[in-house]
Amino acid sequence: MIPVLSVDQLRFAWPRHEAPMLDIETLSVDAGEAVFLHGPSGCGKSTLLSLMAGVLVADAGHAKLLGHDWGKLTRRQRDRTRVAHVGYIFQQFNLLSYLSVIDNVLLPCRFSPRRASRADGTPRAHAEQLLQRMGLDKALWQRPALQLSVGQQQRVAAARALIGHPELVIADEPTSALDEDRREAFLDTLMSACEANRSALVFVSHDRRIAERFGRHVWLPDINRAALASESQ
Ligand SMILES: Nc1ncnc2c1ncn2[C@@H]1O[C@H](COP(=O)(O)OP(=O)(O)OP(=O)(O)O)[C@@H](O)[C@H]1O
Repeated sequence: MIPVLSVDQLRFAWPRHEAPMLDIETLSVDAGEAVFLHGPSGCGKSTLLSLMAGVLVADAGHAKLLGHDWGKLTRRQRDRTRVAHVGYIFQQFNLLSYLSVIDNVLLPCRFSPRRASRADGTPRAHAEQLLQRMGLDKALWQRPALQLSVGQQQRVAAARALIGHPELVIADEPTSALDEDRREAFLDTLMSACEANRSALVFVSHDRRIAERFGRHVWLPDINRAALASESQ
């Protein structure tokens, strides 16, 4: 079976940086797997997530989604592939501030007929279901995203990532602004939605309490200090 995500001999350096930022021999994530990715600040976790989602392209080696090599696609093809198959909760959320909460959640279905066709019921019904499960009061749904608190925006970003059941869900420190109760409810919703749909989940966090909820842990070292990503099951 083709993994949802596979990384092979991947190297990446930011422009004007001589040494590679990332140098990963191999990493593969199957459908239904939930992976906790952790490592020291600045080691390249967010960079790796961007490579996994085709936002960035590797300098050498391969990052593949469902067997398709991101490096062989044009920027336009990458954008289309990402919206069709990947739900991405960015560290800075990347909500469109002038759009309403519900329209932000609906965006992947607007850009991808595939995401729209995979929604539970209509896209709007699925958006409403996810916002409810994320504990966002109905009174907020028509408000512009910029009027929400940081923790509320984080939950809108998660609902947008989950709508239309993408094969891969990427979450970059998605609970940093949530209190303990909200964090647990958020994780319950995110993980049960991924499990129910057999979406692969790659989750980055510095929070060790969250690590316990994941069956698979991948440690990304700072390669100035160590050579390769190691893994502890
Ligand atoms: N757009 C960019 N241009 C140049 N360098 C960048 C860019 N984005 C990140 N970097 C550099 O790449 C390195 C890794 O950054 P990245 O955000 O991937 O680390 P991280 O492990 O996610 O960090 P943290 O845990 O603090 O969020 C850092 O040294 C950072 O300065």
